[in-house]
Amino acid sequence: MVVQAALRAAPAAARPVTYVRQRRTMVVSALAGPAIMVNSCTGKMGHSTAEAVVRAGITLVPYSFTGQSEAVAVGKMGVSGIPVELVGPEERQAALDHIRSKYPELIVVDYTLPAVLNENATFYCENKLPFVMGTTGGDRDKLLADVAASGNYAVIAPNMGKQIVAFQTMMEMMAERFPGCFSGYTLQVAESHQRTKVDTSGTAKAVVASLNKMGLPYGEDQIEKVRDPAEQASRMRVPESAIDSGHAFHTYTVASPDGSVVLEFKHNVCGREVYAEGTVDACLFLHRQVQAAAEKKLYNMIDVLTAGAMR
Ligand SMILES: NC(=O)C1=CN([C@@H]2O[C@H](COP(=O)(O)OP(=O)(O)OC[C@H]3O[C@@H](n4cnc5c(N)ncnc54)[C@H](OP(=O)(O)O)[C@@H]3O)[C@@H](O)[C@H]2O)C=CC1
Ligand SMILES: O=C(O)C1=N[C@H](C(=O)O)C[C@H](O)C1
Repeated sequence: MVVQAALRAAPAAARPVTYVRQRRTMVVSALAGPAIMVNSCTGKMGHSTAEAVVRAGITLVPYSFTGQSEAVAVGKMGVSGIPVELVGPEERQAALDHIRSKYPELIVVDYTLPAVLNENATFYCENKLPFVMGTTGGDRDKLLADVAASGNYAVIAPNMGKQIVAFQTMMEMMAERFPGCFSGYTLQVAESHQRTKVDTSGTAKAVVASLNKMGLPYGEDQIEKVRDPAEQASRMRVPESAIDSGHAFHTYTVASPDGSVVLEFKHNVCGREVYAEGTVDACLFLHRQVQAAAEKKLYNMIDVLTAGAMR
């Protein structure tokens, strides 16, 4: 991130070799096997996922689409010692054509922002690019409809962490097995994340949907978003080291009308690694589905977990 900030601050003439110049001189020879491109490596999740790709010994595509629009190529950043070229929106189509010729079994990961995920998904679908969408928020109904209409392969989930996905699955199974089991009870949900998180947690929304089926009427807009660092430390007990660098502390409290019965479901995560590792699993799963020309094309992380595809 520091590298990128320095590059961004540099005048255009001083920036590293542009993508276009590289494309003209590069000798292209296609690589077999999965290759993963992470958009955007400049973000917290993107960077952590790119590192997980390298750790897993999978080819990391040395390009990453970013949101910066002021230049054709906006610089380079290092991921585990690999220089990754940052490509701005205007050049991404040309860049993709080049990248695909070199990495025909390309899988794309999207960890960007709620405001751009629908547009990014459209771009991936138009290009028939299999993708794993970890970005939360945006218009979820449109996202699912667009992917389904395109016939493109994708894994879309608000949470890629295996253990949290297992918890989500358990809540959904409970809802199916015991619909209305909490009728008459009340629900309170608090989720705490680093203050840069703009949307309400997608994971909390998914769990609330299951709790709704258990007889707890509760709107997504009632979910309490805790973003104040002081409150995160004092009330939510988030360790200092995770307050800004990334955390997800969720508490769902279910209570009987007189308060004599209280159930508390809690999942607390510090850091990004658990999601990054799960994202790599999702990519490998999706790659297998594409290679097998699977009939089903749209998946979530419960599908990945159910397939036994998480390491
Ligand atoms: N599914 C899961 O398991 C998890 C999901 N998330 C979700 O992932 C998303 C990202 O989170 P996080 O990494 O913390 O956020 P960050 O703010 O750290 O990163 C977002 C990145 O998106 C980039 N960006 C903005 N616009 C575009 C664009 N048009 N194309 C490509 N890149 C773009 C920004 O780069 P720049 O400004 O340089 O352009 C920035 O680096 C959030 O929605 C979050 O909720 C987070 C954790 C786990
Ligand atoms: O932005 C985050 O940090 C996270 N986002 C996801 C969400 O919105 O649920 C997953 C996890 O909570 C971390």
